[in-house]
Amino acid sequence: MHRITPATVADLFDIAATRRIEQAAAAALPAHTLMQRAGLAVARLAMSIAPHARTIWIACGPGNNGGDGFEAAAQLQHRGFMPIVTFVGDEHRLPPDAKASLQRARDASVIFAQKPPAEYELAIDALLGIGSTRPPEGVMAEWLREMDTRGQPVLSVDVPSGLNADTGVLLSGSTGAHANTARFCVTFLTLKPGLFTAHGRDAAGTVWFDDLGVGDTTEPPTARLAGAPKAQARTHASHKGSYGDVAVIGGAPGMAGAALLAGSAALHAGAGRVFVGLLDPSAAPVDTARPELMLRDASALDLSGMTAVCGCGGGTDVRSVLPRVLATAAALVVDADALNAIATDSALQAQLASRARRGRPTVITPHPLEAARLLGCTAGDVQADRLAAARQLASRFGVVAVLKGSGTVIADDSGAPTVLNLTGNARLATAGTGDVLAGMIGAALAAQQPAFEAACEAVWRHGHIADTWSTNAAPLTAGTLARQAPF
Ligand SMILES: NC(=O)C1=CN([C@@H]2O[C@H](COP(=O)(O)OP(=O)(O)OC[C@H]3O[C@@H](n4cnc5c(N)ncnc54)[C@H](OP(=O)(O)O)[C@@H]3O)[C@@H](O)[C@H]2O)[C@@H](O)CC1
Ligand SMILES: Nc1ncnc2c1ncn2[C@@H]1O[C@H](COP(=O)(O)OP(=O)(O)O)[C@@H](O)[C@H]1O
Ligand SMILES: [K+]
Repeated sequence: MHRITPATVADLFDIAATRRIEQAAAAALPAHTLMQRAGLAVARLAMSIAPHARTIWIACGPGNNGGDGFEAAAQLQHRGFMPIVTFVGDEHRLPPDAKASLQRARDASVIFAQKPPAEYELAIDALLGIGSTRPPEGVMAEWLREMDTRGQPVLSVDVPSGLNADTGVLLSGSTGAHANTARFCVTFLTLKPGLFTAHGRDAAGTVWFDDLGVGDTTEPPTARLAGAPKAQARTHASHKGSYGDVAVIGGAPGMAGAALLAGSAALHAGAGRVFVGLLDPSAAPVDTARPELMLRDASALDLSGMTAVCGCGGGTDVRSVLPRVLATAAALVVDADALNAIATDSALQAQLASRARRGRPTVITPHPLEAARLLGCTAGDVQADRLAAARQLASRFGVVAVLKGSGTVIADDSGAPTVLNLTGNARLATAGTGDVLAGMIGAALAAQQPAFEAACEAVWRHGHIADTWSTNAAPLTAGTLARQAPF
């Protein structure tokens, strides 16, 4: 069993693949082996989370997820703990593995109760796993609410109940677990994408993985965790030309800040030279706080040898420069208002898609609403399947698509597994942090990194700054984030 961190490199598998892996493994092992191993893993993790627990409440559901819970109860009882099991379901309709584990719990003299214990130090959620098909209701919903609000740690078995393991959508329609409840999840056989995006990160908390001794699979992964980027050493015999030029195009009247933030991020992330082409004709000719940035009129920049970062604070004015930017930029990051302009203009969409045919690297960085505009759907539709939305954007426009938000998704149209990013947190939920990300990706492209790698690495680093930001430090504004951009 090991803990998943932002540094973890691992394949992710959807429910269908997990079912196939489970079937093949179960067929090769004596009956009930997998569930016994799963239950033991739950018990071990429970003991390490709450070593001094007097009472551990285990809520068991009607399928094999409940079976894992019965098995864990038996194991905890054998080790001198006091598990109290509540069961929702029909004993006679339990699957065979779960039925056997229920018997083992009874044989171990585990206490079964109708209601959750009045006091407990840890709750184990073994209500629903990957077989969850509809929103939990009635007693099940009540117990999940109780776990959410009681303030005691919660350990989810395999998947938090009600979470779609493919998409990270909570079937209960809840907005996520109570933020003050410590959450853990031990997941079996495969890591599932839904644990790491949308509501998955809140619902699962700290994720542990146990392959139940099954080892590697030949199933193709659904997605992957790419881990931490390697530090990029710079050779002595290099100069600013070695790291490329970034040109930020944006900053319509009243919105120069967004373009300057992207420029600052590109600069701190190591771009050789950074130009900021402002769309506001009355903008000041120099940013005295960052004199390294070369401020220009957007229409005066020759982008043919540059990486353009287009759209930050672009307003509606960015529309007029987009045809030239899409046609001439050697490499391109399309963000914010540039994405909104493209969403309403089929000619610009065709131009965006044509860049791939001309071998011009392009990364788009929508948040869910911008993605929805591009796909002609709602932000809710995008959030309902973030991986699918990112892949659709990547294939429709032949670009690398970075779908931002908790568990940022990075997809391209090469057929390579989509990447889910595990850095970042709600400290980034403040205006301008997206502009900083666009600038960081721009710097990586300017340094000639392949687009997919550039996007994955910049997204990881951007989130890592927020993850390692001291709670004692000043608030993490977009400006400070830009200055922390590492290279
Ligand atoms: N077999 C093995 O060796 C191993 C199995 N493993 C474990 O098995 C888990 C998968 O087990 P599973 O397939 O039985 O599905 P599970 O998640 O328990 O739920 C299915 C049941 O719930 C019901 N149900 C669904 N939604 C509901 C709702 N809202 N409210 C109420 N009921 C609802 C559904 O009923 P139905 O939809 O048919 O009416 C069905 O009865 C997996 O996540 C892992 O923990 C691991 O230990 C590895 C080894
Ligand atoms: N709760 C969160 N968890 C992880 N990352 C977040 C969260 N909220 C925001 N972010 C990140 O912050 C950035 C916000 O970008 P965006 O929505 O474009 O903001 P803006 O337009 O103000 O710059 C994205 O990189 C996004 O992934
Ligand atoms: K569960």
